[in-house]
Amino acid sequence: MTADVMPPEDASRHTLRAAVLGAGSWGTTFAAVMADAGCTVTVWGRDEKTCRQITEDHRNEGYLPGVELPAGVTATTDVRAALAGADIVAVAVPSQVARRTLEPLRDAIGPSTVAVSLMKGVELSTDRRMSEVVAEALAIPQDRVAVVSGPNLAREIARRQPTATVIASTSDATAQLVARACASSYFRPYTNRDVVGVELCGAVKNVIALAVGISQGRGLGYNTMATVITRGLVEITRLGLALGADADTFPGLAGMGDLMATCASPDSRNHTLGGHIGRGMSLDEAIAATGGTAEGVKSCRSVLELATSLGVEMPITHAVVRVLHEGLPVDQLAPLLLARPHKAEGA
Ligand SMILES: NC(=O)C1=CN([C@@H]2O[C@H](COP(=O)(O)OP(=O)(O)OC[C@H]3O[C@@H](n4cnc5c(N)ncnc54)[C@H](OP(=O)(O)O)[C@@H]3O)[C@@H](O)[C@H]2O)C=CC1
Ligand SMILES: O=C(CO)COP(=O)(O)O
Repeated sequence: MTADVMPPEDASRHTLRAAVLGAGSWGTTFAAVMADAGCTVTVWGRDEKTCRQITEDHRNEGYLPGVELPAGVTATTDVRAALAGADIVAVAVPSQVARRTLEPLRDAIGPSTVAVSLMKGVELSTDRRMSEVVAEALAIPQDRVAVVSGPNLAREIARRQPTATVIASTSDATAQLVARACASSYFRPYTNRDVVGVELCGAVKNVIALAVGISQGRGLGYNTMATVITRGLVEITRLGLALGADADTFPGLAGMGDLMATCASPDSRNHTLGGHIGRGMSLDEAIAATGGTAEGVKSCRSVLELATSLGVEMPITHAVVRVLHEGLPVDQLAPLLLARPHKAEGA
């Protein structure tokens, strides 16, 4: 297979050191993005063979087949070695294991190290957003945490296809540091102070992508897809506003942008997994057939719980929970959504 070469760009622009926790598709890709932006990057992974392949062969064939990584990316199974001297630590493990991955590392984080959540989920049992989990687990203030979210399918970015993203933080300085660490000719960050909105968009679009996948797996067409995406954005917005998010976030890159990418791309694990369910697989079969982390499978329950606690109606999310976790036959999903009482579009 021919490798897609990712040569370093202007490595002289700054000398930031970054660690990435998680050697999966997004962790490895974001490490490559930061290396291309001039950072020295060490990835932590739990698999020795993957780490050796990243460091010695500049590849991660298990997660990014055919991609050549920049020489500025190395990997180790020694998490403390990865974190040593890091200005930035980016976290790209599945959301549900983030807390237990980070808690033992409190004393390994420097006093001014900035933590970046690359994750798009909501923690089960606490209903916390990932930036909250990261800050709590590492015992650092929110102003040292940033979130990266947008239309950012790893496999496209690993091939240096252009895209933009949103870096959200309550601190402008933190957001700007992270933006500097990842800006390159193919990756354009925009900063945003609306952490709540940016994170919710990233987590809930996975649930909507599951619904789109299910409908496509049932053989339904573009009208259905557009309806689910559009009404999906309405329910994301409703929940976000109830949590104090900024209305401008939802039509932006982290909102509509990511929703479109995930609901349209065959590379999306959430979309793909939904397709398997729509075609009749059980949840376990669909998880195995998809591979990788499809965050919406678990986060749909925490999102629904959050919405219920706030009195926010999220019919698509509710229907996905019922199909995935409560045994609702998949062919009942559309009738369930369509039979709801009439309402005005803006209501
Ligand atoms: N892929 C993408 O396009 C994007 C993903 N994201 C988000 O990034 C996050 C990570 O996703 P992604 O990289 O795609 O996932 P992958 O499934 O590709 O990789 C997951 C990584 O986490 C590790 N991991 C799995 N379970 C555990 C565990 N129990 N403890 C510690 N490490 C574990 C895996 O290690 P091992 O290989 O040893 O199993 C692997 O390195 C998710 O929240 C996702 O929503 C956000 C934007 C884009
Ligand atoms: O978040 C993503 C793109 O921005 C990746 O989507 P999946 O997790 O569904 O692959």
